[in-house]
Amino acid sequence: QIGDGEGSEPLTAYQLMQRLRVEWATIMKFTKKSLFQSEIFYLLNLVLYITFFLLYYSPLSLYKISYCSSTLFKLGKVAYSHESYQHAFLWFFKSLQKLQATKEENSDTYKKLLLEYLSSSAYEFGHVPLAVYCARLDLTVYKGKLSQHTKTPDIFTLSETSTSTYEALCRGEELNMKSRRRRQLSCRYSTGGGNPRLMYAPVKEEEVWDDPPIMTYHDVFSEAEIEQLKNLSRPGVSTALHVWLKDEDAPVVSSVSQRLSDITGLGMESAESLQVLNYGVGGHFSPHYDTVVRKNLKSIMFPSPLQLSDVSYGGSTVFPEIGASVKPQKGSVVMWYNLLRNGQGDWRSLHGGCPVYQGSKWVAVKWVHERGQEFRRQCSLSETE
Ligand SMILES: O=C(O)CCC(=O)C(=O)O
Ligand SMILES: [Fe+2]
Repeated sequence: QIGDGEGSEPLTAYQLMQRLRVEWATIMKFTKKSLFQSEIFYLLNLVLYITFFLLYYSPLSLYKISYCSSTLFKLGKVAYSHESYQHAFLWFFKSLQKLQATKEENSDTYKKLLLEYLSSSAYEFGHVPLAVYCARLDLTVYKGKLSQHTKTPDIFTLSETSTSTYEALCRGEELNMKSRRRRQLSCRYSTGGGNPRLMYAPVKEEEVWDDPPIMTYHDVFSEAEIEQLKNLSRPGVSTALHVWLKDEDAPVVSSVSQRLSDITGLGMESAESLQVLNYGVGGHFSPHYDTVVRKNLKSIMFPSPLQLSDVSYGGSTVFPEIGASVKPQKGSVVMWYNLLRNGQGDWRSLHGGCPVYQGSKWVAVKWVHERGQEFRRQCSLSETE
């Protein structure tokens, strides 16, 4: 098992998968199940996914992991084969730096190959001068390409598309909110607007983002409750990656619904069952709109993922449109709205679950529909709110 616990460090998993791929023919002699093969490739892809984007930069130094030049080269080739040329270039560049630092003997052929890959990645990414520099080639080779590009992209800065904002947020890079605005964010003890169940045990409410509001409620669920939820979900998530728990399934599920209603002040009459998701190493949820993914467009009001585990690295929930990021914290609840008060979908609610780098991530999501909240969250006739 590569997803859980000790030894789930991605490089180990990656190498294991590489080995498996090389020795696949031998393995196939012993097994005739073709289904198994697709599962292995699925896992392989997940692991590669994190190794070539999430791991770039910060985690390497964070975990004091030192990859040797040839491993860095391999990671570059993975990115290259996925046509992710900018990432490929950065990996190859690291590999070259490492090679020069270690001054290995007989590294000339290797260095030449590395430079070819660097050149080719730069070329594919559209940075012709750098491609020429790396390959020390005649400019005429790239003439056609030169006329296509008026502006040379900065290959050392990952580009600014919405997926790369997601990636940057997942790498833990700070984005967007100015410190003055950040200082305005506050924490408080909340009684959910005078809810009798919270009067003597108010909940810790933290404002993560102001506009649109994203809230985290801390220490909402106990270890025991979390274990019960996981135990109820385990048989389901091992095959389907997610499972739905109904209030009637167990007392713990209905008390979770009750508490969510208490702290948010929203009614649960029209809410969906509790969805529990489990991600292993490399597991992630690409940026999406819940109102689109969940198909019944516009009726979903807010999701409130309960965090059922601490993930040692990775696994944050991030919002690429606004630059917000929330780390998973066991026992806490994160809440945001997918809809504006006027009932329209809020484009700022685009969000995704980052790849898990180490450990295993459990979340539970509760979708509350706008129907039934008429007296709890005021509607608006404005086009923009
Ligand atoms: O895993 C996460 O952090 C988010 C999950 C999510 O967005 C969803 O289930 O719709
Ligand atoms: Fe979602």
